[in-house]
Amino acid sequence: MKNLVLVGFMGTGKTTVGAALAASMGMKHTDLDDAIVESEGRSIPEIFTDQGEAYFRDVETKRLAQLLAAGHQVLTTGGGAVLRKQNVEMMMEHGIVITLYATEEELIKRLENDTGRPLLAGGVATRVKTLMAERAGVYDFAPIQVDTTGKSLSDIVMEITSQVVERTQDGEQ
Ligand SMILES: Nc1ncnc2c1ncn2[C@@H]1O[C@H](COP(=O)(O)OP(=O)(O)O)[C@@H](O)[C@H]1O
Ligand SMILES: O=C(O)C1=C[C@@H](OP(=O)(O)O)[C@@H](O)[C@H](O)C1
Ligand SMILES: [Mg+2]
Repeated sequence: MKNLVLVGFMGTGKTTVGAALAASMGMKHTDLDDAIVESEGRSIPEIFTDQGEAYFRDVETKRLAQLLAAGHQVLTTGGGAVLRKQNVEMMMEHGIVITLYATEEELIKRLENDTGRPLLAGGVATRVKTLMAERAGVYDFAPIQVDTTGKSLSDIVMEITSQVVERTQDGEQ
């Protein structure tokens, strides 16, 4: 089985769903942001403040390549990991990519009290709206697309699992 790679805008539930999906499929779960925090020894906001977004994106690409090469795991990415074409190509080559999405309203509700996402600093609702517009279409490349709005974790995991099984039976591995 290839890696299962979860992509999507901030707050769509990648990290939460990935852990539940991995547990239900008996696979290892690695979150790319967590792996970066561990190897850098600092939080995501600290990395952005100390060294800037460009530095974070370079580390993100390097760690993504290493984790994809390890294989057979559920890999949850950060919302900006698809912004580099090279990252998207690696994900498509080494994994089955699944996009999670949710309505703008739902994302604002989920993220309104968040302080761990530096790109939302200065006003969650405004930043979500601006970034969603800037990133329109960037998550559309994935063959599996799952709407998480108003759905429970177990329903989302079931929906992903059945779509992955369907694709695997169709000849993808
Ligand atoms: N299906 C869901 N319904 C309601 N809230 C959710 C759902 N999935 C995740 N959340 C909540 O949304 C927030 C962001 O989830 P997270 O897994 O960190 O998203 P991501 O990794 O995509 O940024 C968390 O507070 C999480 O508990
Ligand atoms: O969308 C983005 O650019 C980012 C999303 C975050 O991950 P989540 O999507 O898990 O919140 C994290 O990688 C960083 O704050 C940047
Ligand atoms: Mg996450």
